[in-house]
Amino acid sequence: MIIAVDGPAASGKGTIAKALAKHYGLPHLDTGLLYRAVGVSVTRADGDPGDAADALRGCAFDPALLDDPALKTEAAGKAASIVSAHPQVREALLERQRDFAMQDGGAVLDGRDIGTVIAPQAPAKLFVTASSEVRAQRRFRELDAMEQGVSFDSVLADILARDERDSGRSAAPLRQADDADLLDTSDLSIDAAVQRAISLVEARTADR
Ligand SMILES: Nc1ncnc2c1ncn2[C@@H]1O[C@H](COP(=O)(O)OP(=O)(O)OP(=O)(O)O)[C@@H](O)[C@H]1O
Ligand SMILES: Nc1ccn([C@@H]2O[C@H](COP(=O)(O)O)[C@@H](O)[C@H]2O)c(=O)n1
Repeated sequence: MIIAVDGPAASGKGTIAKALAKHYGLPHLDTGLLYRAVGVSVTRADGDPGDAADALRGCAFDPALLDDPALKTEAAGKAASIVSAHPQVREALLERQRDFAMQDGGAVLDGRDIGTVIAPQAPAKLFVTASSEVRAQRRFRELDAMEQGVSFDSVLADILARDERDSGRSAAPLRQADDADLLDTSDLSIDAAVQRAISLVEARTADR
C-alpha cells in the first residue's frame, strides 16, 4: 500500500507520515530532505540555488548529507524551495522517490507532489494543511530550540514565501490531488491529527 501525504510547510505532514508508517509497518520517506540536501549542497559550493546548472550539480550530493542537522534550518528550507522549482532538479530526484514508493509492501511518502506526480496511483492520499499562523507558530517553536535569534515574524514571512513558491511554480506545483482527503490540523493535537489520518486511510483502503 502506498500512502501519499502532501501539504505546505509546517502543516504537520511529516509527523503524520511517520505515525502512519509506524501504524502500518511501512517505510517512510521525507522527500523534502532530498530537496533540502540539494539546496544545502549548492550553497556550500557557493552556487546559486536559482541557477539551474548549479542546482542540477547539487543533485549529486553525498548521501551522508541527508543526516546533517543543517538541513532542518529555515535557510535550508528556503534554498530547497528555490532549487525545487527547476524542472531538471525534479527530474533528477524523481526516480529515487518513485522507486521508494514502488518497493514491495508499499511505503509512506510526504512532500508536495506525492499524490499528483510521484505516486498518482496511491490508494490513500492526504493533503495536510493548517492556517499560516498556526504553521508559523509550530515552526517557530521548532527553530527557536535550534537557532538563536529567530523571530516569529521572520518565520511567518518565510512560510508565506515558501507557500507562494511551492504553489506558484510551473513544475509540479503544490496542490491537493483531486482524490486526496483534506486534513486541516489547525485545531487538532498531534494525537488527534494522527487518529484522523488513520481513519481517512482506513476509509480509502478497507476493501483492498
Ligand atoms: N497537530 C499538531 N499540533 C501541534 N504541533 C504539531 C502538530 N503537527 C505537527 N506539529 C509540530 O509542528 C512542527 C512541524 O511539523 P512537521 O515537521 O510534521 O511539519 P511538515 O509539514 O512536515 O513540515 P515541513 O514540510 O516544513 O518539513 C513539528 O515541531 C511538529 O512536532
Ligand atoms: N516532494 C517535495 C518535497 C519538498 N519540496 C520542496 O522542498 C522544500 C522543503 O520541503 P520540506 O517538506 O522539508 O519543507 C519545500 O518547500 C518545497 O519547495 C518539493 O518541491 N517537493
